[in-house]
Amino acid sequence: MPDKTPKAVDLAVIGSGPGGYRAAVLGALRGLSVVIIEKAEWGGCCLNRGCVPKKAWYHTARLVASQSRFADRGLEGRLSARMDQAWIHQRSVVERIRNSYQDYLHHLKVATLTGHARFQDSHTLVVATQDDEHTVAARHIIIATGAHSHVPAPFKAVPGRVLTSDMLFDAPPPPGDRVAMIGSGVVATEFAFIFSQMGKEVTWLARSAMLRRLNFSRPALSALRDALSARGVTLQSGVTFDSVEVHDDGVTLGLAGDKTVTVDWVCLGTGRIPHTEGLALEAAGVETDEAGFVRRDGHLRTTADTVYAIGDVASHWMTANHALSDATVAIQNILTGNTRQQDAGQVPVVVYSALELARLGLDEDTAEDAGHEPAVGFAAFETSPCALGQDDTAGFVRLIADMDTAALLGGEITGAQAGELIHLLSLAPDRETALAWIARGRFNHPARAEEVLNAVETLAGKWGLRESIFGTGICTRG
Ligand SMILES: Cc1cc2nc3c(=O)[nH]c(=O)nc-3n(C[C@H](O)[C@H](O)[C@H](O)COP(=O)(O)OP(=O)(O)OC[C@H]3O[C@@H](n4cnc5c(N)ncnc54)[C@H](O)[C@@H]3O)c2cc1C
Ligand SMILES: NC(=O)c1ccc[n+]([C@@H]2O[C@H](COP(=O)([O-])OP(=O)(O)OC[C@H]3O[C@@H](n4cnc5c(N)ncnc54)[C@H](O)[C@@H]3O)[C@@H](O)[C@H]2O)c1
Repeated sequence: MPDKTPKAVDLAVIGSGPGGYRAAVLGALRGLSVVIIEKAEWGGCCLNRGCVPKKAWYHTARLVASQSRFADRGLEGRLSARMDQAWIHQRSVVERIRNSYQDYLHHLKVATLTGHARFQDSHTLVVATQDDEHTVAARHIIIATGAHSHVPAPFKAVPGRVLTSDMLFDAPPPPGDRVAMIGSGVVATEFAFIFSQMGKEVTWLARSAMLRRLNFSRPALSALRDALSARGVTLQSGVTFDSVEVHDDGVTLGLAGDKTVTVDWVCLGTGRIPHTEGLALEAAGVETDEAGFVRRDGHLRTTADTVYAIGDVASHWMTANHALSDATVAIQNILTGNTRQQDAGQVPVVVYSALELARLGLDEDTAEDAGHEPAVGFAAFETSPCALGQDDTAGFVRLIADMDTAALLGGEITGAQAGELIHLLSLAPDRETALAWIARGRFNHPARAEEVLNAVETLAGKWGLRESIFGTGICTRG
């Protein structure tokens, strides 16, 4: 064991993705002695093969896409992106962030150990490093081991030809512009757009409809479909894959009905599987469910009292946002004896594609199912002074409130910067007072965020929620 690694700690964290990293940082900031163990690249999926490099590419894709509005503004010239250079660029971004993460852990005196962790019992981990095996005892252990790509038959991962999203970032992109994007979840919806703006000819094929799992409203999905098709990107859903033949010139996909599609390479966005291999969970009494996720209660505690599970390994949401929020909840519960329940539905979900879609909480249907009478507040960016000045007026804000209590039940924001604007909803002090909190807020003008305020005001005006939102001081004319 490296000299600085203690043999006994308050908290041991397995995995250094957003969940594990955040748990280690928060634990240390709040006075716990912490060790964090990572078997591969520090930073996990999110930093090395997920959110961070994807967001760098997404920005490039947005820049390229924005040129459709150049002429009206008197801008001249043509932008095109080179994917090989974009790959080098994301690498440098990732490396910079990885270094800063590691520096911060050292600054906080978090012990770091590179190796594969497994349970000996519910208080003890055995860590196999490159040269040795070490035992670490901990009062509490957090499992944050993430997930890995799912490759369904008849696909097989083949470097340079049939790539999972992990492989996309592990080696420079393969040559060839004809790309088949497989799947209709978040990965496929984001990369179909990104590839299209990087000069690829994208054939997008999937079994099911776009983003079926994520409860976005019909208007949001329809706005995204319109934005994608304006870029020439269309999903062919209802596709069954019979065969995949890799040959010298590319890949031929055999589809049901004797159809074939030949491309230079294929990218799979076909889901992720929780990563528990080699952890020896049974030695600690930690159970998994039928889908392989670690079982946990509302406090994020596993079936072993001293062990918590956070992020992709335990949550079907599988977003960094959920992993980060889980870390906050787990650390709070470790320090206070399980006082905080996780409410995963209130964590924002964001899709970065031809349009950004962001949402949290309940939609109208789930609100009704939960016994609420939902009221909808709406504002569109088409009249936003900021959006008009940016020539980027697609999208809207939709807020779902409870007619009786004016509590904010959920919200959806579609359009440029939706992933930033959703913070106005997720940061509100509580659901009950969120609308009044926004109505009292101080806004910059002109800004896209003003449309959130406008949506709150439509709830006040149209649905008779004036008093709950504005408080006293309402003038009632007879
Ligand atoms: C292409 C792509 C784009 C994405 N974009 C976004 C986005 O924009 N926004 C968003 O919110 N989410 C995004 N996600 C999802 C996000 O990356 C994950 O939800 C997030 O990384 C999960 O974090 P985690 O901490 O649970 O696990 P991970 O980030 O997967 O980290 C787990 C770590 O544990 C380590 N580990 C596993 N087993 C052991 C062991 N036995 N011993 C030691 N270490 C171990 C692994 O090596 C890994 O480093 C994206 C995912 C993909 C694939
Ligand atoms: N912005 C974000 O927050 C973000 C971005 C990317 C990924 N992620 C997360 O990463 C995880 C993985 O994303 P994803 O899009 O790969 O998964 P997903 O579960 O969202 O979608 C999986 C897709 O694969 C298809 N599929 C599964 N098995 C198949 C089979 N046998 N044949 C044909 N198609 C099949 C499904 O129909 C679906 O379209 C998700 O949980 C997602 O939340 C989040």
